[in-house]
Amino acid sequence: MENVSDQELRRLLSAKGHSIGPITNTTRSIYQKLYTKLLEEEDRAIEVKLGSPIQSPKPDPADTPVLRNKLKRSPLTDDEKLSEATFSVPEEKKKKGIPTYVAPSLRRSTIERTALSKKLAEEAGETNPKKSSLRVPGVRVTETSASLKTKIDAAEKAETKQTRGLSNTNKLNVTMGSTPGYMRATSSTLKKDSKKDAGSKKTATPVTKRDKDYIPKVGGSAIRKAKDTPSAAPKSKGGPAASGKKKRAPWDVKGRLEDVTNLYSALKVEKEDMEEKMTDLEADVEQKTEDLEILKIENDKLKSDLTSTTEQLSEVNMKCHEQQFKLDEAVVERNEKVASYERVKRERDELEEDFSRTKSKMREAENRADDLERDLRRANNAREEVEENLAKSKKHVGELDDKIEELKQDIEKLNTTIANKDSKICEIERILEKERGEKGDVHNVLRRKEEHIEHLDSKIASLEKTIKDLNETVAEKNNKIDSLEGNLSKEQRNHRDINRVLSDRESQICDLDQKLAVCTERLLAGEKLRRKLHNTIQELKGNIRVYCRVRPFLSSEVITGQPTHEIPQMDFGKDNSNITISSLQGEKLGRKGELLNNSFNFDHVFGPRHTQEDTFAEVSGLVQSALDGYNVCIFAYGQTGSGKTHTMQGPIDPTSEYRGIIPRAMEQVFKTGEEMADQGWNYVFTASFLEIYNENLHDLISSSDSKIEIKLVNEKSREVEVTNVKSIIVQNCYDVHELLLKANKNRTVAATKCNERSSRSHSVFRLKIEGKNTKNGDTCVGNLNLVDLAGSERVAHSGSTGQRLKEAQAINTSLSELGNVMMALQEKKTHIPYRNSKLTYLLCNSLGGNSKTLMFVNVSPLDKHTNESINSLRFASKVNKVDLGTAKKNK
Ligand SMILES: Nc1ncnc2c1ncn2[C@@H]1O[C@H](COP(=O)(O)OP(=O)(O)OP(=O)(O)O)[C@@H](O)[C@H]1O
Repeated sequence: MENVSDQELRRLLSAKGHSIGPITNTTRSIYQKLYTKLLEEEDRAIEVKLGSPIQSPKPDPADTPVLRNKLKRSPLTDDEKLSEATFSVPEEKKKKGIPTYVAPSLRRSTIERTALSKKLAEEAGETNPKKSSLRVPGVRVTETSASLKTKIDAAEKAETKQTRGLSNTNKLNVTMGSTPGYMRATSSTLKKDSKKDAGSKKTATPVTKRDKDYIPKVGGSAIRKAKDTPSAAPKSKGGPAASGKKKRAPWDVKGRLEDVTNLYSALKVEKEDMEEKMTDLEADVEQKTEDLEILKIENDKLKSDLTSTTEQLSEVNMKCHEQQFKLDEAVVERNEKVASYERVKRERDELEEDFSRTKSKMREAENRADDLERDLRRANNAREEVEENLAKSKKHVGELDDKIEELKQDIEKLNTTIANKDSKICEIERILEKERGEKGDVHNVLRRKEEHIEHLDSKIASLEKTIKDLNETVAEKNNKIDSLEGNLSKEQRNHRDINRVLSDRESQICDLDQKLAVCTERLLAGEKLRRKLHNTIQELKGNIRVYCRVRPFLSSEVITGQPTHEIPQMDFGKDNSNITISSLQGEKLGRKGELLNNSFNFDHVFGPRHTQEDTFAEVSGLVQSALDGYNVCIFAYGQTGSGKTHTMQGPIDPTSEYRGIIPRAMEQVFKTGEEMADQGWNYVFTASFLEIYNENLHDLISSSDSKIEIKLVNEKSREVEVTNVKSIIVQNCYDVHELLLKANKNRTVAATKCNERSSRSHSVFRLKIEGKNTKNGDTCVGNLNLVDLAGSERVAHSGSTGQRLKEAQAINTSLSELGNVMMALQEKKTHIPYRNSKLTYLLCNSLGGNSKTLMFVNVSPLDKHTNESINSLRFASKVNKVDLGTAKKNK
């Protein structure tokens, strides 16, 4: 349907009786759907009627069910039916590109078919009357060649009889003019029928023709003429009565009788034909009724289709509304975006304005800077001017000095003049005295002279004052210049000193840097050497070491007054490497047993007096090894209550002097990490805490229920990965304290007869140490495993039953597997059964090969535990014999 143009779609739907509105993008698909649906229904109708499915689903828009139903009524031969099933594409449709199928006979309209059949019938009649029974597809031809033949034969017979009658005497006096009324009536009826049939599109039937040919068939010539020359048949129209060709003599009774007989037989044939026609008409009516039914059904279907299409249309309308709504929203959004764009633009403009303002301010500042520079230049010029003025002033002072000298000379001159004048005055006074009274004006002159002298005196005084002031100013300026010059030279001296000191310092720094580089190199080399030596010492001590630790009596275990540190049945050697434990052997009812001394040697034996600090001092070397990139495993083995947890963990309080190996080891790693930072080492410490209970792993620092599994990551290095376990990066002792508190809460503890809070599980504290040296690029990865094993006592002794018994069995199994691994390592077997228990599998890379292992065998001081203690010590001494080979550093 995609190829159908809008115009074509409109035309096709209109052909189906649908009036359609404007075709838009939205409505086009609906119209196309509607049209496709109509075509599908028509196909179905065709399939039903033809009784076989149509191969191609493409319908012909020109085809209609009504037309097909009409066509179906036509009796078809087998060949025609075959041709009906043949599909072809008409040329005009091919040109238009409309995909369709064509059933030509089905599509041919009734009119076309009738016209065709008429033509064929006429052709057949003209060329060969005997072929008038030729069947045209879809055309009902009522006369067959057999019936025509019968009629012709009958006519010939009648002619023969007529001829015979003519030779005989006229027995019957029948004239054509006296043809009975019914005969005439029949003849006229036939004529009417003939006319009617000729007007009808279905009336190319030989019935009319036959009527035309037979009714006038009174004489054999007429019949022969009809038979031999069919074109002559219309000439006999109207029959013998109308044509008046042959008139029998009134005496020709026989002839008349024959005519009547012929007429009778012709009427009989006609009657049969009429009956046949009637039957056809009835069938036609029936078919029409059926068509009407089908049309009604189709009408109903179309109505329902119309309803569904209307619904679809309303849905489409709804969708259109929705789309419109969305469009509106989009428009609003777009407007908002435009507004925001405008806002952003405005802001941008404002920013640009700000920017330009800032730029102009910058320019102003630059201008100001230029001004200041200019001012500075001016100031310098002014300074130079001042200096020049100063020089000028000095010069002026010199000039003034000269003037003062001149004035002094003038004064002296004036004084001499005054003296002269005085003498003159005296003379004049004498003269005046002489002439006093004579000349009064002389007094005035004198007074004026005196006034002039006074004036000159005041002038001299003011000049002297000015000179004095100028002298003072010059002196002041000179002082200032002197002090400034002094300061300047002082500053210059200082500057020179500072420069000297600075260059000294720089050369010193250079020297120090060189020395520092040498020192750092030496330090790194020394650190490497230290590690190597440390490792050598550790190797010399043995990569698997066993320490024995006997705890003191607890206050609840001693009888008042008894010392807690004295254990009668035990003896500790002087070199802290031996323990002898005496036990009674063969003691039975009524018979005293023998006292046997069981002596054991270990790498170190800690007695009841040894403190936690003493114990850790012997362990810290291994902790350092872990920091240096080795796998280290320290585990505590012993019966319940022997002091394993005390040794490994101790009280949770981080300040307690009884804190155990875990907190102390962590303190050491953090401290060393800080110290090593100076040498370029950066460490990351990642901790996890696991528990193995009844051969199941539990995370002690996470409440997650996810199943924890051990996976072997590297077969060669036996590196294992524990899935679904929480790892926390710890940076200080506070982090570790939090972690231990959490783990302590989660740890599975159960009361047994042996110990009030006996741990029935193994706990494994793991610390991964990753180090990287930023100075030389060295890296190292170490693992520190600190394991507190569950009680090793025999099940029978614990008196456990049920769940407790199961727990004890799981513990015993895992511990015996630990023993088996140790034994296999000792015997240097190719297969070490690490996987036999969760404990050995988890610790597989810390037991043997690339690892350093330390086992604490914890022993109870109680006499009643002697046998269990001896068992533990035996197991430990077996382990002590194991040679793990040389440990390798992880990089
Ligand atoms: N060296 C010691 N000095 C003083 N007290 C100790 C020493 N060793 C153990 N204790 C005390 O003995 C008791 C039992 O010790 P601990 O709980 O460590 O035994 P355990 O072997 O870990 O037992 P369990 O197998 O049930 O965990 C504790 O109260 C602990 O404080």
